[in-house]
Order: sequence, then C-alpha cells, then structure tokens
Amino acid sequence: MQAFTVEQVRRLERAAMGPQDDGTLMQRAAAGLAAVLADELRTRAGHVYGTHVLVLVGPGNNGGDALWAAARLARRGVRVDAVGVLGTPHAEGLAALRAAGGRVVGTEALAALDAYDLAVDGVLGIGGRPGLPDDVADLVGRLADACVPVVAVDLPSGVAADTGAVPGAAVSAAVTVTFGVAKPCHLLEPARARTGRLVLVDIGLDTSAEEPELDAWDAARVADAWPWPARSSDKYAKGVVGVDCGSETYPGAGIMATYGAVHGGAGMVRFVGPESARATITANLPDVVFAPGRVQAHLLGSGWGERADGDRAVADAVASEVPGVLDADGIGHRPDRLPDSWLLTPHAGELARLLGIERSEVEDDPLAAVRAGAGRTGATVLLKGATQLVARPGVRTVEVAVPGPSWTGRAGSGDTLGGLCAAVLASGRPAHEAAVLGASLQAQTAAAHPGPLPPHVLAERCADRLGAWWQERHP
Ligand SMILES: NC(=O)C1=CN([C@@H]2O[C@H](COP(=O)(O)OP(=O)(O)OC[C@H]3O[C@@H](n4cnc5c(N)ncnc54)[C@H](OP(=O)(O)O)[C@@H]3O)[C@@H](O)[C@H]2O)[C@@H](O)CC1
Ligand SMILES: Nc1ncnc2c1ncn2[C@@H]1O[C@H](COP(=O)(O)OP(=O)(O)O)[C@@H](O)[C@H]1O
Ligand SMILES: [K+]
Repeated sequence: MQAFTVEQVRRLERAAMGPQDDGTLMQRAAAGLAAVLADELRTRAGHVYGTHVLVLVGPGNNGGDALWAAARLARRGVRVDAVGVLGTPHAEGLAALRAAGGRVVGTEALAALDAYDLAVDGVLGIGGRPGLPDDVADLVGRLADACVPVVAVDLPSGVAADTGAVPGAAVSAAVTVTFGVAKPCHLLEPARARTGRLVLVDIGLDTSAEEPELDAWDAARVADAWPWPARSSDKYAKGVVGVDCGSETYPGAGIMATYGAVHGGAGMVRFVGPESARATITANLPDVVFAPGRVQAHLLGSGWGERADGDRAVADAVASEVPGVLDADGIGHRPDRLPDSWLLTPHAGELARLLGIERSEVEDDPLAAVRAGAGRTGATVLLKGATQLVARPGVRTVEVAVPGPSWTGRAGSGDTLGGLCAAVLASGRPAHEAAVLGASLQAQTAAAHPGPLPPHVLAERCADRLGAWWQERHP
C-alpha cells in the first residue's frame, strides 16, 4: 500500500476535479463512507434500519463527507444525530441531512451516549492541525468510556496526517474510511494504532505522476520477494555472512547476530567476533566457521561497546567492496560516507546520535529523520521500532516493513534482526530489500507466535516461517 502527503493529495484532488469543485469527489467519498457505515451497523447491530448513529461534525469538508454520508443512512431508516463540535458545519451537507430526516443537535441535547450504535468522526481531515480542542476531546473521551465504536472519516481527528505523530488528544477509531489514497498517519505509529481497520474508497485519483511518500509491504509481497535459492544454488550462491559482533562485555550480541544470519538462510556464516562467544556458538550452531575468509556481506557493530579499533574494523570491511550491515555501537565508527549497498540499522536513539538531535525529534517525525540519516551517510538506513522505515539516499519514497507485535522489542532483537538482514544482503539483494525483508520476517514470525520469545528462539522460528512459505510455494 502506498501513502501520499497532504500536499500530494491536494494536488491529486485538484487534477481529478478540474478547475471547478462541483462536489463530485465529495459525493463519491460520501457514498463509499455510507456503504462502510451500513456494513458496520449490520455487523455490530445485526441490521441497518432503526439503528442510532451520532455524527461529530467539524468546520471543513471532512464534516461535509460525514453529513452527506449520514443523509444516505437517514434515508435508509437510521436515526442520525449530528452535532457541530467545531466551527460552522458544511452548509449543503447539513441541509441534505436535515432533508433526509436527520436531527442536528447541540452537545447538551445528546441522548445518553451508550444509546448510539456507532459514532462518526467527521471533525478534522487532512486540513486538521494535530490535537483537539478540550470540549471535543472531552466528548471523544466520553464516547470511548461508553464503548461506542467510532468510524473515522479520512483519518482519526487529532493525529498529524503527514508524520503519524499524536502530540495531543485524538480520536481512536475502530475503522477509518479514507479516500483515494492512504496518508502517512495510517501507516506510521502512533497514529496507526488509532486508525483501526483501514478501508480505502476509490474516488478516481490518478497517482501515476506522483512518487509516493511511503511504500508499505504486506505479507504476500515479502514471501514473493524473498531470495529463495535456485535448485542449483550452493552455499556460495546463497551467500556467506561475516559476523564481527559482540565483545568480551557483550558476547550475547555476537551469538544472537549469528543466530539471525544462520536462520535467515545464509549459505555460510563466518564468525570473527570475540573468543567468549565461540563456545556457545559451536555448541548451538556447529555449522558456523571461525576461520576468516571471503564473505558476500559483513555484519558489524552489535554489542561492540567501547571498541578501540572500531574505525579500522569498519573501514576494512567497507574497503573490501562487499556490502554490509552496520548496527548499534558500530554506527559511531562509520566513515563520513558509505556506499548505499551498506545498511545502517539504528533505533531512534542511535539515529538521533547520528544526526546530532534529540531522540524525541526522531520519534516526532521518524520519516524526516530516516531520510536525513540516509542523506547524511550515503547508506541505506533501517530505523527500527514499532514502525520500521527504510530510506535510501536520493530516493524520496520510504519503505515500511510489515509491522509486528510490540513484544518483539527486547534486548537482542536488534542483533538477530541485523543477522537476518545480512543473510538477505549476502544473497545479492540490494540493501533496502535486505532491510525490509529481514524486518518483515522478524515481525511476521513474532506475530504468528502466541507469546514473547527470546531473540535467539525467535530467530529459529524465522527459519520455520521461511520453511512454511517455501512449502506453500513448492507443494
Ligand atoms: N478536497 C477534496 O476534493 C476532497 C476532500 N475530501 C474531504 O475533505 C477533507 C479535507 O477538508 P478541508 O480541507 O476542508 O479540511 P478539514 O480537515 O475538514 O478541516 C479544516 C478546518 O478545520 C480547522 N481546524 C484544523 N485543525 C484544527 C484544530 N486542531 N482545532 C480546531 N480547528 C481546526 C481549520 O481551521 P483554520 O485552519 O482555518 O484555523 C479548518 O477550518 C478530507 O480530509 C476529506 O475528508 C473528500 O470529500 C474528497 C474530496
Ligand atoms: N513496539 C514495537 N513493535 C514491534 N517491534 C518492535 C517494537 N519495538 C522494537 N521493535 C523491534 O525490536 C527490535 C529491537 O531492536 P534494538 O532496539 O536495536 O534492540 P537491541 O539493540 O537490544 O538488540 C527491532 O527489530 C525493532 O524493530
Ligand atoms: K476525521
């Protein structure tokens, strides 16, 4: 799924509308919205006729969509109460709802909130600034307390459409009905969690001339794109990963990174990390070799801690003209510029350090931060976290890996993730694909398992998941 910024959406809408807005797009939006609302009512209440719906209406076209859709429901026998919560509601929409028999009420005249089967959030759309006025936030909170499910029009009011930030009060929707194209807030946490199920209504926008802001992968695309070995592939065709991770202080990072590379399907793994990790690796992964030699992808940096020769280790690996993954402490030892065949895998704190900004700035606008990371270093950058973003230097579109459950984030998960990415990189795939595939595999594996697993066990399950996909493709 691709997402486009507000500026792009406005441009797409203008192109679709022509010089004059004759209301056609709003009617398409409202028709699609009304159909989803009717489906929700049927699913939740068992029928459409006679149900009770509350519509929260703001001052712009978002409220217009909501009112026109509500008029369609009113004509089907739904009892609609619309309440103007902000500014002056869309005049034609209001007239249409009244003509269809809907009631327009003040907040003070609302029925007990738990009488409503559904609420429609038509407060703010792509013209909204983040946050909600206190009285609107209060009403939204009371609806949540009364367990009234909310269907958001275009986006949950209060979130930042382009960044996914939620700096103040915002709606939490069960379903969001968006028009034409998805917006970044639908795909980026924390706004994504407030979007609920996303339904896209076609209103006839032609996106072919726009570069998307985001390109989000789904499970089927991951399985299709995985570097499945050919029948003739030997270990060198699958790729050799050289792991230089861990330290005497953090031997586990070297072990977990190696688990990732082995279970991500590398043809061979050479471990050149600390002595203290080797006995455990030998006991659990006897296929790993300790002799230095040629590799097709490097993996460096996880668990290094303070490493006196870190600059030299990274410089030597880069000079070998083989791609690589540079993680965690290793990122601080990077040269000024890296080739885009190298992948940096920072979490928000590490990316903030790289950019010389506060962690909160990365968290508030992760898209801008991950792009800045790629621009600054020349490398491909995977920003880890609840939403995993991949940016390439000189490429506008940021890719989004398949998301997973939040319990994936624990000490060592990043180390195994580095190993998974390095295994894909060693197979000859470009760094951005290695990043998306590794991150998606880890997330999807975690999502398919009922409980939290330590990272090295999750790495083993990644191999099971690859095996299951392989069997589905070769019945
Ligand atoms: N364009 C099209 O062709 C189509 C558009 N469509 C629909 O239109 C929606 C966009 O409509 P829109 O541009 O009217 O903006 P919308 O978000 O409804 O409201 C902006 C108003 O809110 C106000 N305001 C903002 N933030 C605020 C805050 N925090 N607290 C308080 N007030 C705040 C702001 O005030 P101001 O900035 O002037 O202060 C302004 O008055 C879009 O999401 C989709 O649903 C569809 O029909 C398909 C075709
Ligand atoms: N809320 C979350 N939801 C899903 N995955 C997450 C979440 N938080 C972190 N992760 C994932 O967990 C891993 C943690 O990486 P990192 O912070 O580098 O851990 P460490 O350095 O301890 O190995 C990454 O793969 C990251 O994407
Ligand atoms: K809305």
